[in-house]
Amino acid sequence: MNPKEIAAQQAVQFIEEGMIVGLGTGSTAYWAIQQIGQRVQAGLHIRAVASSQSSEDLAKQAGIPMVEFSEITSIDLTIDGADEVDDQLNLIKGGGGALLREKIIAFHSKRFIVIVDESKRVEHLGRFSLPVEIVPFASNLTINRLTELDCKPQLRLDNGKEFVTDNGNWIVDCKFEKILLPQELGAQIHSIPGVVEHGLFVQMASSVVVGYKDGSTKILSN
Ligand SMILES: O=C(CO)[C@H](O)[C@H](O)COP(=O)(O)O
Repeated sequence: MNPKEIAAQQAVQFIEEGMIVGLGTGSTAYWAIQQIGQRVQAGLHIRAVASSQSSEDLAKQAGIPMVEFSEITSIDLTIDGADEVDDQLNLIKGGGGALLREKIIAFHSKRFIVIVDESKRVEHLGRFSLPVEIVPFASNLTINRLTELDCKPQLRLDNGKEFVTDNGNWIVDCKFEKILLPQELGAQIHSIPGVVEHGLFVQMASSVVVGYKDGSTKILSN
């Protein structure tokens, strides 16, 4: 069985009747959405919010009832993937370009469960380039300032054109050597006007479900 699917299968067991559920984005979150859909078909009553247009489309196809953000005040449980997870359960997210909506949803969630396969575990964040969402206006100036933080920034392209997020912004993928102080780095990135959000999720995950190739899972909690 696919380790992403196994991790998702374990995480969806935490969903209870009546919950408002946050849906992540990406190839691991895909499995969670499919399995939540199956539980809904089997009689579970929940309502969901999605972190991207693509996940909302998948959720609707899976028969999951969606709710407007204007109708809720908090989210009971969110399940989402990640690009990297360190030993303190800090994350890099945004490989799929949905980091802003993902962070908003995670922030307002009572529980934020991250699902990954074993390849995402790292000692220190930074092997994966850190996605940073920026506004297109004066983007070269914003990108120059990111360079000053000792990273190699690369504007994300899609078929030769700027990749555009669901929010109409662009993504810069910033390659750092090693991210030893993610909280501090996040604050420095945030201080640059033009930056909308970055993909460092520091101390946000309630737990991480890791799926392994041998079919086992491990739950990591702080
Ligand atoms: O942050 C994300 C999207 O913005 C994803 O959760 C992250 O990129 C992991 O994706 P995948 O499960 O496909 O490896």
